Amino acid sequence: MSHSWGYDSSDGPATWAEHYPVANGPRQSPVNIIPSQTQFDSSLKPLKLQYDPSTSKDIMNNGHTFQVNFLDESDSAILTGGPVTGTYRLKQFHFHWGESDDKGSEHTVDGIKYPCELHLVHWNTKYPNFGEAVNKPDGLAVVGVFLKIGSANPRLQKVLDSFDSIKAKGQQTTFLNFDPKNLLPASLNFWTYEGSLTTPPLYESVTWIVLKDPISVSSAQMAKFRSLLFSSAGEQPRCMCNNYRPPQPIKGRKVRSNFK
Ligand SMILES: CCCCCCc1ccc(S(N)(=O)=O)cc1
Ligand SMILES: [Zn+2]
Repeated sequence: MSHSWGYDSSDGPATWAEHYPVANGPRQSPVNIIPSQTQFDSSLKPLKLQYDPSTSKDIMNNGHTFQVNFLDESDSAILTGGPVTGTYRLKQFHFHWGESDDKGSEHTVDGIKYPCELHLVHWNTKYPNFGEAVNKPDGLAVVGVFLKIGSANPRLQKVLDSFDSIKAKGQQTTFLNFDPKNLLPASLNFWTYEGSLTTPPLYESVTWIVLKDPISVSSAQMAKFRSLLFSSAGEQPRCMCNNYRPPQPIKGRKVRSNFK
């Protein structure tokens, strides 16, 4: 039975090493990205994201975040190029956010926190399935997208409209024909480094691909994220927010960019 963890002082990031000692490992995520210390790598290929929108399945509240799950039995929503070799299949996307607009992202840039960060989770098809890939050093590729406060983002609307049906932990509902490409900024300029899952079990299995440009979200839309609950129906309601791990030590790792 996997140990229960959360984001409070009693079960949050500062306590995770007790049950998940890899929390103090050599390639933990997230990290603070310092652009002046990143290295342009001309050998990095353009990032290719090919998402067939018909592969979205459902949206669920898993008690830590909400996520949209995809059919991953075929190469219909894939990531190729960028820093990876081979083909990675989209499994799910989810978000991390704060209780206020001044924090919430996991990665930071020159110490700057964004109010929210989107993660598109892909697994390496050299392995038979996500469960086999999730703990391998080249098992996952996660695309991180920052959300910045600005005008309301109409492309988030379908996600926000589903929140009433997934307010509490364990609730899920059908979520068809959603194209995650619509959640990407115009530019696919990225930073990349070798890291980990940012939640337990914190496996060091992620090639991180963090997009430089944010997408917009309004303050009112962020307030809707905070209407979700960590708690199950019938329990004392606990606001789902501050579900982010702070930056971890870089431990000598190089962060590369595909742009100057
Ligand atoms: C044995 C099952 C492990 C499921 C791990 C699921 C997971 C996927 C992505 C991320 S994140 N925030 O690094 O993108 C965290 C956790
Ligand atoms: Zn995440």
